[in-house]
Order: sequence, then structure tokens, then C-alpha cells
Amino acid sequence: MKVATQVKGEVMPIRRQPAIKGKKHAITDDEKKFSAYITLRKARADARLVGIRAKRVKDATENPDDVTKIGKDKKSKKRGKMLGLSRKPINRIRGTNMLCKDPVQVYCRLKPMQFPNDISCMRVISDTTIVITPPESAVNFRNTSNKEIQTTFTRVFPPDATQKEIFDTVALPLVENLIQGRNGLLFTYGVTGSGKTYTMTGDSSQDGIMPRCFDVIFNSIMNYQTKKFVFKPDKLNGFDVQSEADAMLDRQSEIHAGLMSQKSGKSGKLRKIDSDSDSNPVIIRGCNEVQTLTIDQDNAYAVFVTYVEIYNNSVYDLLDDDDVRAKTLQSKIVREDGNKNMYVHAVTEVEVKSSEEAFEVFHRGQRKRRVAHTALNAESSRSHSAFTIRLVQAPLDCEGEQVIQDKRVICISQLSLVDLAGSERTNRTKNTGQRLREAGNINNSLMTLRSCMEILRENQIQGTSKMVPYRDSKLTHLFKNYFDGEGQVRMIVCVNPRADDYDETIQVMKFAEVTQEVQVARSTVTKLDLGYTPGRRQANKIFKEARNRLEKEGRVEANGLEIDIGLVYSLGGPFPELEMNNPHNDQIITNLMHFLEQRINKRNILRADLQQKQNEFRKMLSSTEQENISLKVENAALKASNSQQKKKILALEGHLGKTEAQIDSLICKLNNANETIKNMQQELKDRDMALNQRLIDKQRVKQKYNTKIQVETDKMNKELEVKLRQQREQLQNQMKAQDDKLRLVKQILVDENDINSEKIVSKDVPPVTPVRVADVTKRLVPCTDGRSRKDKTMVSNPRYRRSQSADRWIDHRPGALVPLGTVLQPLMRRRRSVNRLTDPKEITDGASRYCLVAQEHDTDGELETKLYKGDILPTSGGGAQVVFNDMECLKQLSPKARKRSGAAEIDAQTSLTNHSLETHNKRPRVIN
Ligand SMILES: Nc1ncnc2c1ncn2[C@@H]1O[C@H](COP(=O)(O)OP(=O)(O)OP(=O)(O)O)[C@@H](O)[C@H]1O
Repeated sequence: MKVATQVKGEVMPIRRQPAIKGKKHAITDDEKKFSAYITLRKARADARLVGIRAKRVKDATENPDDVTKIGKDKKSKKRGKMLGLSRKPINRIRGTNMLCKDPVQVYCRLKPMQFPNDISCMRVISDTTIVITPPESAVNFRNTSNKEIQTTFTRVFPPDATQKEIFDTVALPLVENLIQGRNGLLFTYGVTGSGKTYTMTGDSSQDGIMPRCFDVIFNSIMNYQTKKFVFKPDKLNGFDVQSEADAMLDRQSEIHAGLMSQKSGKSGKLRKIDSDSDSNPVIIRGCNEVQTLTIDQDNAYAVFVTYVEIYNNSVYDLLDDDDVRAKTLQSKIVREDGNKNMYVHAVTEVEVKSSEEAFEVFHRGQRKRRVAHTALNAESSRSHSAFTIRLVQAPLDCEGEQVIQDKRVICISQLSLVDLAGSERTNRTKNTGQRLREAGNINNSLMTLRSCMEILRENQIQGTSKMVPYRDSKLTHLFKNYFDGEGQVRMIVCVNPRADDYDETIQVMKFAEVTQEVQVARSTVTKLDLGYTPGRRQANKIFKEARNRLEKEGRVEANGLEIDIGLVYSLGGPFPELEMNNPHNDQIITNLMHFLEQRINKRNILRADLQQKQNEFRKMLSSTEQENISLKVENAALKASNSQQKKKILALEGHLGKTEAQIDSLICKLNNANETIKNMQQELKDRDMALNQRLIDKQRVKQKYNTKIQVETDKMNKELEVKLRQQREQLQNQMKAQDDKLRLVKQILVDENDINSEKIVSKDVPPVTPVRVADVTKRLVPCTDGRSRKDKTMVSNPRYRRSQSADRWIDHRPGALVPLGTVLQPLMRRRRSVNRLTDPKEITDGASRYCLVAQEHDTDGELETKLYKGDILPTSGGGAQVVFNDMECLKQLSPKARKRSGAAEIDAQTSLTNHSLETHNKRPRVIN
């Protein structure tokens, strides 16, 4: 593991702007401070390292037995160089505790016997010890004089040990270390077919160590992962922190590339290639691990994996897609990075976000791994494989929002899971050709590993400084820094307890024994403290939730809310190294002074801040108190008004009850009234119907009677017409008779006139000229010839034959009449005079005759008095009708007019007579 910067326990509230990739930005004061701070801390760490190394020399002098601690330092002394400073250890800054070393922990797993007839040469006698009994078939059976060999391990897993048991005991602590920022190496070692791959990977029913590691890691960091490409490999075994925008661009280009490859059918091709080399069966996951480890929630995490194999002493990248296209894997070189860590140059490092994704990536590489059928294992690994999980973590900024955009604060830890190829004896595997060459390379690399362990152990135990031949094999070269530097190394020795494997198993046991004695420096992780508030991620989350809730409630103040996680009250980290080994070492005093100065400054700042906060708090408290008092007053007023309101409500409720009762009774009445109305309406309808029926009946009767009346009327009319015709005929006959008579009278008159013409001419007697012949007959003509009226022949008028004394007359004179001064008056003995006819009763009341008297001037200006006479006939409707049947005209002529008229007068008289006659012929007018 490497930590670029080690800053220990210091409070430094710095707000940093996120760096934008590819754009230079002005260095802020905060950044300057931060850089200066980092430099200072580095200097202090170096100083501390010097102190520690000085202490180590002192310890070694006091304890000469502790050769492991002093071995290197002795050599360095000989070289006359400064203690421990000639060669920088890996993770130099973090490796301050070089004195703490742990032996490589070696576990032993026994494979279950495959066949019941197989003879076992091993016994497990305790959790940590097995006893190996040499079988007769063993090569050195005689030499060993049948001695049992007892071997002790950190833990022995019997054949019935489960995969989970092994994971929990061996791998889980390494995963824990990984999350805490420490490196780890776990490898399986053993004879071919002893169960190394099974232990490391597992099979479809039983997950091995690797998938379980994924589960635990992702269970722990699942909600604290960065988005993809926020951390990006810098190709030098380190990582860059990208801004969110850059990371998003990378994500987009990845999606685009995926789409393009799908379009061009590359993926199909890839799958085909994969399936070509699908000699490994697809491993389906068994049940998942549910364990979760505690993590620092204020960090953001990302997991990267690499998968390489060492085949025939060459390193190949199993995740390299380009190689798949080329169909041949290109070997990679092993390099050392700036922190003396070994890494495979240009290896494909895949960022994975879930256990499934990681396992899928592993499986992708696994398909490319070289596996072959041998006499001892159907799927024998022909290469060493190293699957490396790198966990990158970096603290969040002070607001708990984003990862700090500074490469120096990144902490990278890695766990390498190495499945070594099994050692094998060619006489047993019967390998030839390529398999034989593979076996030779496998054995060589394992031999190198073994000799490295041996020399390391020797160096550590005996204090020698023999060169460890890491470079002799790619396997040891790649994992060099685990043994040479810091980290935890664990090995599982897989053993097949069959007697056939005895000779090789003994070699494995010897290697295990050596390895157990090798010490590896325990890495100490100093947590980077930038002075940000612990729990800021959680605080940020809670703050955002609260703000969202306010926004949902529509509160405007939510917009202006800014996250303020606040300042941590801490005076800083622990005191620097105070131990003085040299009286002239002023550096320690200078450091201490500087440290104290900073503390004092910090304390002053914190005091001022505290004071300010106290003041603010007091103010807030007093305003809250005031608010409280006013609220109390308000509360009391509200209570009073509340009780009043309650009373009102009670009264209103009572009123409401009464009103409701009234309403109920009214509704009841209304219903009754409605019922009555309905009944009455029904009755009305019935009556209407009856009335209508009656009207219809009446109408029918009326129609019937009308028809009858019409018939009767027609009948009567016809009868009347007949009668009328008869009367007319009668009348005409009478008229004829009268005409005859008149002619006779005329004749007589003419004769008389002739006789008296002379007398008449001599006397100037004003004549009274009858207007009509009828009148002439009626009036009393002056008896000029001396004869009495009785002597004269009377003008015949049949109407006057009626008994006129019996008639009752209505004498109707509508206007004022000019007095005539004549003696000629109509003969109406019984009469009633009226000016206006307003009431029909006036003519129905016993009267039988009607006479209308009217005056007018004729064309000569002479006054004419006309009497229209008629019979009053009662009508069937109770009224009366007047049938005019006579008209008399009384005309007064002046003498002049008479002269003027002369002969015309006679004509007029004649015409008047005619006219009178015609009048009688006229249809009578009826006045109702
Ligand atoms: N503990 C075990 N329980 C059940 N089966 C096991 C166990 N160990 C190994 N096996 C089985 O033994 C066979 C060989 O195991 P594996 O391939 O893991 O051996 P190996 O050590 O990896 O061999 P090589 O070095 O040749 O690759 C496999 O079929 C595996 O399932």
C-alpha cells in the first residue's frame, strides 16, 4: 500500500476548490497553506523516521538476540551510511513502524480422499499440527527410518473444513486490512491437484476465497463508492482524482465505445473467441457472503482489479481485450513504481462496482488462463495466476459532498490472491513436450520462491544480508515488496494426504516451514486527518434530506440553505518525537517549538471561535427567551379566546340541535303537504279528465243539436221561402189589381182635371203634394172640388187594413226634428217615443211596430221627413228584430219650387210612387 501523504492528527479546516482537469487554476491561499502543511508534515515524518531508526540501533545494542531487527542496520553501519536512510522502504511515509514484524502465516488444508481405497499418510493431531507418516512407497523410506514428521501451522484445516471456514480464518482479516488501507498477499501452494484452485476460486456449489472477498468488500463499501472514473489509473501504479465532469465524460465514452463495439459485432467476436478457449467450465456463484466490515464513512471508495498469469516465466494480462483480438497474449514487464512497489506495466485495471461485476471480470480472465489436462489433474493450472484487488479511497471534502481533488490524499491498498501452479514430478504426471516445459518452468519459479524464502529467513534470523534472488523469477519479482517491505502475507498449503503424494508433500511441508519463519513488516496506517468534521457524509445526507423536505413543503428558506458542517475542536495530532539521542539535535527542539506555536495559535483561534459562538448562543438564548415570553402571553390570550370560543360553540351546538329538530318537523310537514298536493293534483287531474269528457260530450250534443237546428232552419227557411213566394205571388196579384185600380183612378183624375182645369188655374191655392202615391191615398187632400172626403175614392193600401188601434208603436226620433207645422201626422195611437235605442227591451217590451223618423234635405234643398216603419218580431234568442216594410215621406214644397218643377213634379210623384212600391219589394232590413 502506498499513501502519498501522511498527515497525522492535525486539524486543518481547509476548503478546497475541486481541480478541473486540464485547466490551470490560480492557486488559492488555502492550497498554498495545504502544500506548506504537507511539506511540513513530510519533514516531520522524516525526522521521526530518523528518530525511530536511532531507537532501533539502541534497542539492538541492548538486545543482541533480536537479530531480525538489527540485521540490515548492521550492514548499513558497515557501509558507513546513515542508518536505514540509504534505501527507502516502500510506503516510506507510512512505514514508520519497521520494528513490528509478523511471520508469514501458513495454513494447511487437507484435501478429502478421492477414493476409499486411497491410503492417507497424514493425521491431524490438533488445530495446528499434522503428523506425516512416510509410506513404504516413499523414495527415502529406508533413510528416514520410518520416522513420523510432525508439522505445525498457524492452523490446520481437516479434509471436512468448509470453504467459509477457510475464508473466515484466512482471508477475512486480509480483507479487513485492505479496507483499513493495508496490503495483503494470500497464495495457495501445493502439489498439483491438491486443491489450490478449489480453495482460491471454489466451484459452482462452493465459493472459494476470491468471490467471498468480493462480497465482503462490496457489502462494506457499497453505499460509499465513487462514481466510475472518479479515480483513474495513472498508468504508473497510482491513481488520479478526476473531477465529476471528467469522470462523466469518461463514462460516456465508455458507453459509446460499448455501443460501437456492439454495432461492429466486436462483442460477438469476443464471445466467440472466449468460447473457443472455453476449456474452463463457467463458474456459477454459490451463496453470497453477507458479512460487512466497518469502514470510514467519510471516505469514498473504488475497487479496481487486475488479473495476470505467469506462464513460462512471462507475465500476461488476462484482462487485455486487445490481446484477445490478437489471439495471442503479449507478455508484460514488471516494474517498480516511485514508492518501490512492483507492478505489471500497462496491465488492464478494471474498475468494478459490484461483487458480480468483479466476479465476471475474474471469470473473463479465467477463461484465458492456461489450464491443461494432466495425469494428476483434469484441469491443471499451467501457470501462476495473480488476481489483485486494489481499493482506492480518499476523504470527502469538508462538506461531505465530493472527493477531495488531490492525488496526495488518496490511499491505495491491495490484496493479491495468487493461485500458484502445482509442483509436479514428471515421472508421475507423465508430461512431455509443452506440458513438460511448463512443468519445468513451474517448478523453477517455485524453487526460486523457496530459495527467496530461505535467504530471507536466513537474513532475518542470522542477520546476513544475502541478496534475495527475487529477480530470478517473475513470480518472486512481482511479489518482492510484500516480503521486502510491508504487508501481511498468508499462505495456504494445500495437501493431498494420499500416500502417493508423500514425497512431494514432504517438500511442500519443508517450504511451508521455511516460509513460516519469514517475517514481514506490519504496515501501520496513519489516518489522514485534514481536520474535517467526522461524520460529514452522514451530516450532508441528513442536511440534504431536511432541505428536500423543506422544499417539498414549499418553504422558501430551503433555497438559501447552505451546508455548514462546522469546525472540529481539536488542538491537533500527537506531539512530535521528543526523544533526544544527541545533545546537538536541535531539530527536535525546533520541531517541538514549531508544533507548540501552532498549538497556541490553534488554541487562540479556537478560543476566539468559542467566544464568538458563546456570544451568538447567548444572543440566541435571550431572543429565544423573549420569544418564549411573548409566546406565553400569546398562548394565555389564545387560551382565553379558546374557552370563549368553546362556550360559543356549545351554545351554537344547542341552537343547532333545536334548529335541526325544527327542520326535521318542518321536513315532516313538508312531506305531508307534498303528499296532500300530490293527492290533490291527482284529484284535479281526474276532475279535469271528467270535465273534459263532459265538455266533449257537450260538444257532441251541441254538434248534434246544431245539425238538427241547421236542418230545422233549412227546413223553415225553405217553408218561409215557399210562403214568401206565395205571399209575393199574392202580393204581385194584389199589386196588379191595385195597378189596375190606380190606372182607373188615374183615368178618373185625368178626366176631373180636364173638367176643372180652368178653376185650378185661376185660384192660387198652395198645393200639398203627396210624396208618394200611397201618401196621397192617406192624406186628406183639400177638397177643392167641394166634395167630401168620403165621396172620394180612397187610395188603397193593404197595410192599413190592419187594426191600427191594437198596435203599440216605438216612435224613434234620433235627432231634434224641424217642426213642420203640418196637420199631417202619422197615426200611432199607442206609442212610446224614444231618442235612442240602447236596450233591446225597449223594443221587445210589448211593442209590435217600430217607426224611425228622419229629416233631410233633398237635392232642391226642400225639407223631407221620412218615416221608416216596420214590424217588431221577437227572436228565438229573447231579442227582437224589426222588419221594415213601409216608408212614408212627407215633403213640403215652396210655391216657387212647384212652379219651377211643373210637369216634372208629376213624374216625381210617379217615380216616388214607383219607388214606394219598390220599397215594399225590397228585402226587409232587420235590426236586432
Ligand atoms: N477440499 C476439497 N474438497 C473437495 N474437492 C476438492 C478439494 N480440493 C480439491 N478438490 C478437487 O480436486 C480437484 C483438483 O483440484 P484443483 O484443481 O483445485 O487442484 P490444484 O491444486 O489447483 O491443481 P493444479 O496445481 O494442477 O492446478 C478438483 O476437481 C477439485 O474440485
